[in-house]
Amino acid sequence: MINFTYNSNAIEGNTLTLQETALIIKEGITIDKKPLKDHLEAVGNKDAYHYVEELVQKKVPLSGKVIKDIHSLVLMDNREDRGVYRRVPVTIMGAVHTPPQPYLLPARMEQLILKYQEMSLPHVVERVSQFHLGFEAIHPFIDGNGRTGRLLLNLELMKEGYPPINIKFHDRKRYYDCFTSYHTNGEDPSEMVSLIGEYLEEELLNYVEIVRNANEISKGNTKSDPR
Ligand SMILES: Nc1ncnc2c1ncn2[C@@H]1O[C@H](COP(=O)(O)OP(=O)(O)OP(=O)(O)O)[C@@H](O)[C@H]1O
Repeated sequence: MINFTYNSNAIEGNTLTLQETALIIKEGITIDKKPLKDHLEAVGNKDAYHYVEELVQKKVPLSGKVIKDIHSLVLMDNREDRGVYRRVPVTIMGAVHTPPQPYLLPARMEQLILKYQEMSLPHVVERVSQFHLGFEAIHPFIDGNGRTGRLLLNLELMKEGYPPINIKFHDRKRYYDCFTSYHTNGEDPSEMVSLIGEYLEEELLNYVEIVRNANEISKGNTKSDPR
């Protein structure tokens, strides 16, 4: 959760390091000379992550309410805009795509959710990739679309029994290129599918390694890495 919070917030310009994020979240310590906004974003993301875990446990289906509730926690530093669709047009910096006008948002979000629920694509990675691209294309909120979108991605992966993924700050150029590729290649999601698939594979291999080491330890073979 700390790693995810650090990376997801750093992608959006938060200046906290991984260690600073851990101090704020685990110890409740403030960091000298770092903006209050950065602290609130760390705490907001942590709260939203825990909420996502609750939704996973209860297997709550994706809905407009769930999306707004997650956004409301993410945007803890902005009372006015928390959990409400934007009332003004927005652009995405460096993007070829322009998100829809505000009056279209309720209908476009309803369509997105319905399309996702009825999607017949065989693998969850394909389904969540399509949803993530569609959600970010709509950009329903004035702020927090990137952070909320990555939490929704993990919500859906975890509900299907997969571990959450952690798109890294240092990989942000490739992540952004996936959106550009989608919008310039007739909404072809394959770049995003590859990115999310690779991240998921990395997480699954980590889990396999942990289980293997635990087995070794239980067999009394303490030479293995005791992680
Ligand atoms: N070309 C693109 N087309 C659509 N979405 C994109 C594109 N490039 C990036 N994105 C998505 O938009 C997010 C950033 O958009 P923006 O800077 O408007 O975010 P925001 O609404 O301020 O969200 P946050 O506060 O989480 O940064 C990225 O993290 C990514 O998910």
